[in-house]
Amino acid sequence: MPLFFENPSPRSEPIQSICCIGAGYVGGPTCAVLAWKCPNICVTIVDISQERIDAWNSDELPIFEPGLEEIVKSRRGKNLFFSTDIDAAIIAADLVFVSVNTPTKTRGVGAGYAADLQYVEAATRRIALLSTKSKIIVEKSTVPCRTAESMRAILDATSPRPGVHFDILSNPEFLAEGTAVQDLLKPDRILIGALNTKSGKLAQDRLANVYATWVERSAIITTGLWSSELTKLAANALLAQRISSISSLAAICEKTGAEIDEVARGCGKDSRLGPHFLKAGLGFGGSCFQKDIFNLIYLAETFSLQPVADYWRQVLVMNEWTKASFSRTIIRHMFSTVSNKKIALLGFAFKKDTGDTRESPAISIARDLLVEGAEVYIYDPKVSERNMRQCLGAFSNFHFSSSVEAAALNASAVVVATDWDEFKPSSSSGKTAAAIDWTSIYANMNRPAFVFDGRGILDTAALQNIGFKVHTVGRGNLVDTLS
Ligand SMILES: NC(=O)c1ccc[n+]([C@@H]2O[C@H](COP(=O)([O-])OP(=O)(O)OC[C@H]3O[C@@H](n4cnc5c(N)ncnc54)[C@H](O)[C@@H]3O)[C@@H](O)[C@H]2O)c1
Ligand SMILES: O=c1ccn([C@@H]2O[C@H](COP(=O)(O)OP(=O)(O)O[C@H]3O[C@H](CO)[C@@H](O)[C@H](O)[C@H]3O)[C@@H](O)[C@H]2O)c(=O)[nH]1
Repeated sequence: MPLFFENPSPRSEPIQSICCIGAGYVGGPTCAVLAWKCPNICVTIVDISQERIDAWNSDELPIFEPGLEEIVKSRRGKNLFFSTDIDAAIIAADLVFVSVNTPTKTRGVGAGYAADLQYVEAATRRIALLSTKSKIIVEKSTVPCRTAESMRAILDATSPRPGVHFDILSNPEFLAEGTAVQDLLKPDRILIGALNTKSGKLAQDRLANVYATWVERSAIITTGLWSSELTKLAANALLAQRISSISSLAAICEKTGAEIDEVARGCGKDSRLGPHFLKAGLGFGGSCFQKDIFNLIYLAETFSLQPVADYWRQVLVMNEWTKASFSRTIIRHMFSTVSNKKIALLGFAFKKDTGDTRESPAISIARDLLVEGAEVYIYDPKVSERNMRQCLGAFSNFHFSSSVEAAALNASAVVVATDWDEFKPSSSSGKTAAAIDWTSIYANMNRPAFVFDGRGILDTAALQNIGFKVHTVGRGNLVDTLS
């Protein structure tokens, strides 16, 4: 195991200048909120993508997050800057967040499982090459356990200037998309991992002081470097495991007449279990859960912990089965053929309040239906047709709709794939916006008119009263209706 040398000239003054490498879903919101809360710190978010930086500097931000636009616009040009001049931002910074993407490798050793660390390495090399003063380097990206060791080796081997020293911290991000701003303003915890050295502890304190501007000290947890790196993977694995658990129970509900929301409520009242993350649906999507579990599986296999790897793999197996099973249910109930039938797919984002479609369950559902020859019309309030086309690739024979009504006109079925509030009955959405007029939708659909509620957000009884044949995930109600 390589030795981690003490930084011989640690510094303790407050952080004044921050560079964030990576202007994505994490770098953008995280550092915009930081700039908003710390007006005395100059924050520059840099990226290699000119298109992304231009968007951050425009009226149309590259990502949709409730509350983010106001924050960005209030600080942009004051102490918050978006730039492609990566070198200048690195040189000026006291602290650098590395917030680049860490996707699953698609080729070579560990393909399909290991994290692709090429972007982390490129950013680290750039920091080493350009730094003219000592800096704190912060792993913000989700990385395999002991990545800081590789970063240390790269920094030590490539930094050309004597007297320039780096302290590496792990500060994983726990925000969820769609609630990023709230999560950042009031995080459950801030985790800062450091080496147990004098300079490591000093660096940890300096970053903690930045967060303490708006986060209670009791929520700022300091740990060792490796624990912090692993905690990020562990938290995501545990959350995803809970969704696979509820998906498996939903499948049993569909066969037995039990209702998954009632089961979840009954279980969630147990204070040892808690009520969160028990909503059954189409399994988990998003850029993180699957990737991070693959990462954990790879880590386990690297250490020959095969039962451990198999245990976590099953969480992913269950998730894939959940999506495929929902598609099969649609086809089975529509008399085992959807060929040439118009089907409205409501929602394409992986969850509500984001335009992000990475690993969205809607992609699998759309593909399954298109393969069967259905005429799929997709509507999503925040996802562009271009984005849908990129996601569906070869399956480009879908139709883009600009409203629920247009998607459902003359359709044989409506499928709800994302839990957008605008799809919910007005009483449960908590919004004043007009709810969907299902009576009018029904009047303009083929008979029998089916609704497949993949998110369990609709009023099943009300829809059945109108005349719809309804299948809600985790309920055996269509079987009851048809029998
Ligand atoms: N998306 C989330 O909600 C979320 C939450 C917590 C943690 N994370 C983790 O944070 C990391 C970033 O995720 P994301 O969703 O923001 O990814 P993203 O793809 O949206 O953004 C990453 C950005 O980094 C840029 N980049 C890559 N290499 C670069 C380089 N050398 N120099 C400058 N810019 C470079 C890319 O162009 C891209 O814009 C990942 O490790 C992810 O697992 C994501
Ligand atoms: O009860 C639930 C909760 C979530 N989901 C689904 O699970 C997926 C993930 O949802 P969520 O965790 O809310 O969003 P993410 O933005 O993927 O956030 C997760 O992944 C991030 C990236 O690592 C972490 O920072 C967050 O803490 C972690 O919640 C989505 O498809 C949701 O629809 C359910 O089906 N049922």
